[in-house]
Amino acid sequence: MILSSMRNVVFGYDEEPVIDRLSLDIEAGQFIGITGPNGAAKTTLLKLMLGLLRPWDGTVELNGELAADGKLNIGYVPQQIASFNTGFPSSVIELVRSGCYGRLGLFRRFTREQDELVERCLRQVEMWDYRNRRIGELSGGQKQRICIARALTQQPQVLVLDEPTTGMDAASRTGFYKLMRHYVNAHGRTVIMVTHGLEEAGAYLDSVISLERKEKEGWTCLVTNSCSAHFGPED
Ligand SMILES: Nc1ncnc2c1ncn2[C@@H]1O[C@H](COP(=O)(O)OP(=O)(O)OP(=O)(O)O)[C@@H](O)[C@H]1O
Repeated sequence: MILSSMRNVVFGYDEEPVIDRLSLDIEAGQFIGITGPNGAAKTTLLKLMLGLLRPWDGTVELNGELAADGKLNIGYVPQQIASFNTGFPSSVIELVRSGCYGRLGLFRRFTREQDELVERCLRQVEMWDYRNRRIGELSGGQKQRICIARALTQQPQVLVLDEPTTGMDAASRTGFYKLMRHYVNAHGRTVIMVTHGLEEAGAYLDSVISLERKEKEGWTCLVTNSCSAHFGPED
């Protein structure tokens, strides 16, 4: 099943486009990497896919609907979100519970179902045993897992992570990729991750979208495995 489909998408922030006539299909139920050097428009591509940016031209569809209509439930963990300082005044479980606030009723009480959901999300990222720790006491990798647990409380169909392993050591990065692989396999959900570390992450991914610069031709986009994409007008 195609989850996201971009056709002839053009987008820029100023006068020049940073994405120029990109067409791309993404399959549901996969662990997908987006890679490329700094400034290759990886984050921009993510935001277009999510409907957070509107293309100048072309179309972006999610689950067969225009992305800007916002019908798909997406968990988005932006870049550097896990950089809480050591004095961050919250415990792990409080932060993850705050992901449910939008769903609380008039009296803002947690139901047993919500408590169970929070526990499930913390277990999914293997952080349940840390639930009473202060956020500031955690390592970078642990903070990232907590941010993901918080996003999972929305039970998203798609989890989108922008450079989630920044600041993690090699063992934590591998542990993180395994965890996400298991999440995709066990729940049939889609995870899209911007990463610089393809040599490490590649073994865990189903598909890779590589944004690369070609001499004279500007940016180009290569997609390996089951995704397909190209720059340039549709045939
Ligand atoms: N809000 C903005 N306003 C103006 N230009 C922007 C904005 N955001 C990004 N850009 C420019 O668009 C281009 C693509 O940026 P983007 O952040 O998508 O790249 P990236 O591949 O995610 O980079 P990085 O790996 O450094 O995070 C860059 O040239 C960047 O300077």
